[in-house]
Parts: sequence; structure tokens; C-alpha cells
Amino acid sequence: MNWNPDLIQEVRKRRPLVHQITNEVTVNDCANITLSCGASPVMAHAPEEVAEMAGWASTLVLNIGTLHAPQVEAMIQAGRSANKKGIPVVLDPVGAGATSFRTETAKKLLERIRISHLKGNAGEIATLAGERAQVRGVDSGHVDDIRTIAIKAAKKWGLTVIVTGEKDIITDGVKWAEVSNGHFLMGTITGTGCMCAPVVAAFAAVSKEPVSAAVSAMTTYGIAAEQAAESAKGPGSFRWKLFDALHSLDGAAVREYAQVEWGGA
Ligand SMILES: Nc1ncnc2c1ncn2[C@@H]1O[C@H](COP(=O)(O)OP(=O)(O)O)[C@@H](O)[C@H]1O
Ligand SMILES: Cc1ncsc1CCOP(=O)(O)O
Ligand SMILES: [Mg+2]
Repeated sequence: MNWNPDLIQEVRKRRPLVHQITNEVTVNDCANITLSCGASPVMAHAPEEVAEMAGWASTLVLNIGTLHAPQVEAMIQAGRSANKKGIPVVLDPVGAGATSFRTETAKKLLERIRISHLKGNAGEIATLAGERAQVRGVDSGHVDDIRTIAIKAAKKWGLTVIVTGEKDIITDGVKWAEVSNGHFLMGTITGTGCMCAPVVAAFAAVSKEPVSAAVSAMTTYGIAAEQAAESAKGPGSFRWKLFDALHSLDGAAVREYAQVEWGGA
């Protein structure tokens, strides 16, 4: 199936503005990964300004990692503004399944906003799809047959689902891709999941094809992580080397190192 290994070049050329309403833990890493892939981040959370900011943006990320009630309202307002403008909206349902506030908020956002990409780990996605799953804080336990669950979730909400893990699954409910790029060191720092969302959002902003954009984003990000891991001494150096690697990665390297398997229609 078709996807574009050179999409990072388009991101760098067009520098999409990525509006992010995100958590307090990984906010700085999310801003920096956005810059490293060639896009432009803006974090704006206040209910007084989110609709206006989303109106200027090329794409919107909603991450519920450190949720509180006023933020839910801000996310809905930003989402509606983004929908009005017709830009991609990426939802990261961090910790859905860990508490009912997170699970119910993620469901509310899925019902009230047209989300283009739902990106989470296996436990989060399985919870939202109504399956039994283990979520401990923000971490996922093993979920059997997660690809089938992802396909079901994508069909149910009419969007592209990205399930992260050792292999990332990307599906629109009909076709699916499995991306094997990435490195186990990604699991040793917080934020590698959160950072996927702005990368996917930036790529989706410069593409008309949501699945293909997500495949380009996840391969590019995973290959950057592989390159960072080559000389990293541990989690600390891996984290800053990831920004360096993504910043200097080009389409030729993505084409050479991508590990993508396609299935479905
Ligand atoms: N063991 C692994 N091997 C390769 N890549 C991994 C591994 N674990 C996680 N990743 C990558 O790390 C990123 C975050 O995934 P994940 O750990 O599932 O997210 P979260 O932190 O939200 O639970 C994804 O890009 C995923 O591909
Ligand atoms: C630790 C933590 N607690 C609330 S949000 C957050 C960050 C989660 O980041 P990621 O999903 O990328 O591991
Ligand atoms: Mg996460």
C-alpha cells in the first residue's frame, strides 16, 4: 500500500502550526519534538483563547495526561474550532482505563469532536473499545489480538487508530499497517508516547491521507529513535539524541530503514 517516506520534507517546507492542549509532565518534550520534525508548536490551554488559537492552527493535539475539569471544556472548544476549520485532530487518551474520569472524558471527546487520529497504547485503546484491559497509571498491560480491537475501534468512530507498542498498529478499520521501527529504550523514558501525537499531527497536516500520514510519522519517529539509540548510554542521553536524530533525518533514510507490513483491503 502507498505511503510517503518523504513526508518529513513536506512538514519542513510547510511548517504546520501544531496547537497542543497537553499534560504537565511531557509538555516541553512535545514542543521540542514538534520542532525537531520541522513543525511549529504552540501550547495554549486557557478556555479564553483555545478556540481562537485552534482557528490559527494547522492541526490540534488533545492529550488528557494531567486532566482537570476546566481543561475538558477547553478541549471541547478547541476541538469544535478545529472541526469548523477542517484541520486534523489527534487525541491521546493517556491513562484511559486507569480512572473513570479519564475513560469518560476520552469517550466524551470522541462523541463531541470529529477526531481524525486516536493514538494510545494497547490498554488505552482496548478500554475505549469496550474490551477488558489492564492500565496501570499511564502504562499498558498485554492485550490479546489488539489489531482486531484497533480495527473495530476505527470502524466504530470513523477515524484512524494508532496503537503504540513494540510494533505500532495503524488502521482506518479497513486497511492496516504494522510498523516495527522503534527501540526498547523508548520505554525507559516518559513522553515517548505523548511525543508521537504531535509528530502524527504535523504529518497529517500536510497530507490528505490519514493512514498514510500516520505510517510516515511513526516510521520516521521510530527510525529517529533507532539512530538515537546507537550511541545512547542510557535513558538520559537517548532522550536528547532523539531530538538530534529526528532533526537530521531525511526521506532517503526513512525509505531505507522503514519496516512496514500492510494488510486488510
Ligand atoms: N519495546 C519497544 N520496541 C520498539 N519501540 C517501542 C517499544 N516500546 C515502545 N516503543 C515505541 O515507543 C513509542 C511509545 O509507545 P508506548 O510505550 O506504547 O506509549 P506509551 O508511553 O503512551 O505507553 C512508540 O513510538 C512505540 O513504537
Ligand atoms: C507519567 C505521566 N503521568 C501523567 S501524564 C504522564 C506522561 C505519560 O507519557 P507517555 O504516555 O508518553 O508515557
Ligand atoms: Mg501514552
